[in-house]
Amino acid sequence: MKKMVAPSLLAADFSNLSKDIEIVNQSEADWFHLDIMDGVFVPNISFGIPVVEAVKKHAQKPLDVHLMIVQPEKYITAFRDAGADLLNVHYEASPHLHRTVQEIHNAGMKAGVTINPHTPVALLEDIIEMVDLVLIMSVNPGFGGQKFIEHTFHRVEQLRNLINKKNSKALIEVDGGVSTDNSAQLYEAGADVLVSGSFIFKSDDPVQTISELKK
Ligand SMILES: O=C(CO)[C@H](O)[C@H](O)COP(=O)(O)O
Repeated sequence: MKKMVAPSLLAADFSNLSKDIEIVNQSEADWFHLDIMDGVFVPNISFGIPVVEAVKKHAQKPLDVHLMIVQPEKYITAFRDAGADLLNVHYEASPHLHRTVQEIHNAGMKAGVTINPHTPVALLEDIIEMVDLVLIMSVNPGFGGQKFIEHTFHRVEQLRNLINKKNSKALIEVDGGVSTDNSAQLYEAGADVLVSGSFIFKSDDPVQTISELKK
């Protein structure tokens, strides 16, 4: 497994975002994770395209953008132009997922598919060879600072088995309630990338916390 970390800016200080971006730049983090919420697909609104553009100006690492929005296919080129390197769309919001993944690739980005905690991993069987990443939500999406759902370990193992069976190159990413209480077990179950927000940005030393999450 790769043991990558993608700090979620949802937990950053929005009144001083460039300071937290610099912390991630200086750390061992691999990507920036940006959570886009529309108040329809999830019961919360976060930030949108202008903030992604602003982050891109300062970020020295790839932008992993997680769209928690309805009709994500409408905004593929807009997020590409804003600076997304990897675009994650929800399985549950994408009735034409195969086409949407193709369009993300055609726009020049890596394509990720995200599944909510109740969505069976097996539903990815016919798309897994096409995608660059699967994001398993380990909380119900919409808010930072929630409790990690323990059943996630089993879901990561199921996904690892599916990826191996299909000879897919997809990375496994996990998001929600991630901390050093579960990071080692997640990597052991087969995760490649861990997203973490509150645990990093509410800690006394975020750079050190990021290093600890990679162990
Ligand atoms: O996608 C998200 C919420 O929908 C956040 O990225 C996720 O919850 C990370 O926050 P935390 O580490 O604080 O749980």
